[in-house]
Amino acid sequence: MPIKAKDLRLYLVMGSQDCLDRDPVAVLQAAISGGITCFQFREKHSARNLRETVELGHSLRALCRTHRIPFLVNDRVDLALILDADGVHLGQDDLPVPEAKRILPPSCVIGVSARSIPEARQAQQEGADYIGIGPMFATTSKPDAKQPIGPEALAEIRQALGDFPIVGIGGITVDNMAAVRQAGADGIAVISAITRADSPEQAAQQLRQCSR
Ligand SMILES: Cc1ncc(COP(=O)(O)OP(=O)(O)O)c(N)n1
Ligand SMILES: Cc1nc(C(=O)O)sc1CCOP(=O)(O)O
Ligand SMILES: [Mg+2]
Repeated sequence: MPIKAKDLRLYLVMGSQDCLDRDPVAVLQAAISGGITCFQFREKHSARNLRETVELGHSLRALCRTHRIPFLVNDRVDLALILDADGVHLGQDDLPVPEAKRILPPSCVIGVSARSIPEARQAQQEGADYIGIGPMFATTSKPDAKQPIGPEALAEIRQALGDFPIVGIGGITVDNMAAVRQAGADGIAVISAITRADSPEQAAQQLRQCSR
């Protein structure tokens, strides 16, 4: 089923590396209670081996299924298939969209990272279901993140693409999210604003309230 703009309203991206010493399943449960609308399993640079990653993925996937939250997998199409994910998120250095489409079921959502109008147009033409644009602001969650491009770049991409699902990502907090929405994003994707909050549930609640 294609992803709707409203599913992108508050998109949590997370792996165990983002959860400090907390249980990722408990963090996701709290974020769901707080009102996230989409989840991406991004297990990256963590201490887990592949077997442990699959095990955690099954638990997170089950939670999302119970609460009818779209469950996407970062980077790995093989893991997405194993976990019966609703979709994958692919960056510019990951599997190209046409190759991913050859492997994935037609119902599988494909999100693509873009930081320029040509990248965004290519993703749209190749049949991506949404694009993630970032970093909006400086981020501490992705060591290899590029320079922030700000909501201004998102506004230009929005103008070029017209009505196409767009989410902003990178350094987004409750204090700066309004600029991202005003630039034309259908939603915001966050890691630390939820996973590093004292209360992930309250943080998600606050972000959700501010994204109406
Ligand atoms: C929603 C969303 N947008 C962008 C990204 C970044 O993807 P990518 O550029 O492939 O970087 P990694 O996440 O793989 O480090 C994302 N994951 N989600
Ligand atoms: C996973 C990711 N991708 C980015 C991009 O710019 O494509 S920024 C980023 C990290 C987002 O984490 P936080 O909300 O803690 O800043
Ligand atoms: Mg990637």
